[in-house]
Amino acid sequence: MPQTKPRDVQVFPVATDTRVLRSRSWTRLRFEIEYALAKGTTANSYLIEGDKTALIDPPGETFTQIFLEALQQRFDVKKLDYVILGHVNPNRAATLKALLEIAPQITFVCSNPGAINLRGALENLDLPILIMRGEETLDLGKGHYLQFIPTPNPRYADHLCTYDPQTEILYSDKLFGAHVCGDQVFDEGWEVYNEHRRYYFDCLMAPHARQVETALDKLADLPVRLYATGHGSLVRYGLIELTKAYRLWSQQQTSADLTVALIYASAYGNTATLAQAIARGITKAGVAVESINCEFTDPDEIRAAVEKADGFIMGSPTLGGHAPTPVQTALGIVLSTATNNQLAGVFGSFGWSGEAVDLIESKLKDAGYRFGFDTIRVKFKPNDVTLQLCEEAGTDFAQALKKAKKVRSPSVPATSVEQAVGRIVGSLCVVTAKQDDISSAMLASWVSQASFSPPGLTIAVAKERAVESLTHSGNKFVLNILKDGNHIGLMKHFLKPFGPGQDRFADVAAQEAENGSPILTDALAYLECSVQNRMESGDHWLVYATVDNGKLLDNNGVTAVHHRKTGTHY
Ligand SMILES: Cc1cc2nc3c(=O)[nH]c(=O)nc-3n(C[C@H](O)[C@H](O)[C@H](O)COP(=O)(O)O)c2cc1C
Repeated sequence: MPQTKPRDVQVFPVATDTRVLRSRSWTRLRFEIEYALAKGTTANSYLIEGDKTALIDPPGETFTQIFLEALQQRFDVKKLDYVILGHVNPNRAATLKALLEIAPQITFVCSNPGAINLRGALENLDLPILIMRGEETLDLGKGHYLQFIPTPNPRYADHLCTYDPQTEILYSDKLFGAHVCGDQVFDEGWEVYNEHRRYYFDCLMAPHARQVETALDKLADLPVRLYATGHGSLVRYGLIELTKAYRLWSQQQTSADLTVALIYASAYGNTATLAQAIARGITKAGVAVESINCEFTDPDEIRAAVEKADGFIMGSPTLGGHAPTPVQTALGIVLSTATNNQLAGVFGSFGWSGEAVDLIESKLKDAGYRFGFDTIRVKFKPNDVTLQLCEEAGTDFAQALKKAKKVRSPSVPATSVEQAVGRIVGSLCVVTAKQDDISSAMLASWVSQASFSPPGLTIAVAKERAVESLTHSGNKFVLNILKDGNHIGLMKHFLKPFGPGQDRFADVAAQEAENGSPILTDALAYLECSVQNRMESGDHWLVYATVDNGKLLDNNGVTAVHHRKTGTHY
């Protein structure tokens, strides 16, 4: 079982004078939406040995010791000249301090915002730092004449890519990564990573797609043969396809009809984690997010984003009984800029009193804005349950916007083609899923057997469904096939709107399947399933799952079948 493997560091040569050191965590790292696929991750560092040596992106503190051991075995760390940082994560401070103890001569290399963060993280204002603004280069000798490309975004304002023309490697840090842990250093057979790479993009990149497009433009002219990513397998075989996909996925965001400005600040990362989950919920419903960390964003930019958005959501921690000053400034901008037909939302993490969220909520309510979800208050760090609530609140917000914008068109009779498509019938079923503390369900009729051996089926899940997040490869669920005659009650129950985080199984007769998901006791039959893979099919995911177990609960019943007038509705 991979989950029980201990953390380790995998070292591998990747090009002339160049090695990767992959610090591997096999289990889910943190309660952050980007790790929800629970496939572990790798923190990739790189060592380039020219006449001078450079270490790129050493890992966080849980790896400090084993990383340094792995490094020492291959290289005399005392001779290290440079440490290059694609972004500065305070979590790396322990490793950086340990490196400095062994090699006090190290010069750091990072972007200008990175230098500010680094001096703070290492509590040393005199740290030798080479600041890379875009024009500067660093010659390590032996042809490793490094170039640097600042690629900032609201989440990583200090993000910096490094390019080595000698090896044609782009050290892309957060760009092009995936949170998946394994033995594969490169991405041969890269299509197996499609789902992870897409999910990683959706969580980390989609909320700042505009900045991703700018980064892609800046990188477009470099002849690159390998993306040396910060996480997951290195991108060699699927490089062209992934680059094209990043362009396409970003364009889908920047050209969306509706946009939400998601404005927040976060001193310790908790409010930022909530923001990411809300953003994920919005983008999965097909509405774009312009993510704004107001600590690093100029007031004019905030104003412009609010002006062009269809809705805005504000998030803040409470510090010393107040909202941080950048949030107060942003609130002033919002109040003077947003019109009353823009939808509003408020969220934040707090410790004990939570005045910041109360203040923002009351000011927005007094100003007459309508809210797209009930204000979200989370004590300290979010967990799985609060993240699910945030994601569902984001989706509700997006759906409310879509509903408000929908121009009521006179009802047009269904075309002959639509009526014909409507003659495809499916069994009425309820998909139920429970993983740890989170659960969800959905009524499904686009269900079909797909294989005999192994027994398998497909279910089409709309991208914006809450249960979608529980139907990734490796996830388990139960397909409850409803019985003709008693299906109406269950159908009505699962069709009604549920609030964010609301328990869909309250007042429903259910028992637990072997895979942990609820079996509806009034169903005709049930199947316990494991998701094998899924295919993007327009506005749905087509989920292919194999059947592990199942039972007919009523020998005499027949399957409830859903007859439709047109193929444009379920
Ligand atoms: C210096 C400091 C002051 C704080 N003051 C308050 C406070 O007055 N009221 C409160 O509810 N929480 C307070 N907290 C707790 C934070 O709001 C809480 O840690 C929150 O998760 C921080 O969110 P963030 O990670 O997004 O910055 C304080 C925390 C610190 C470190």
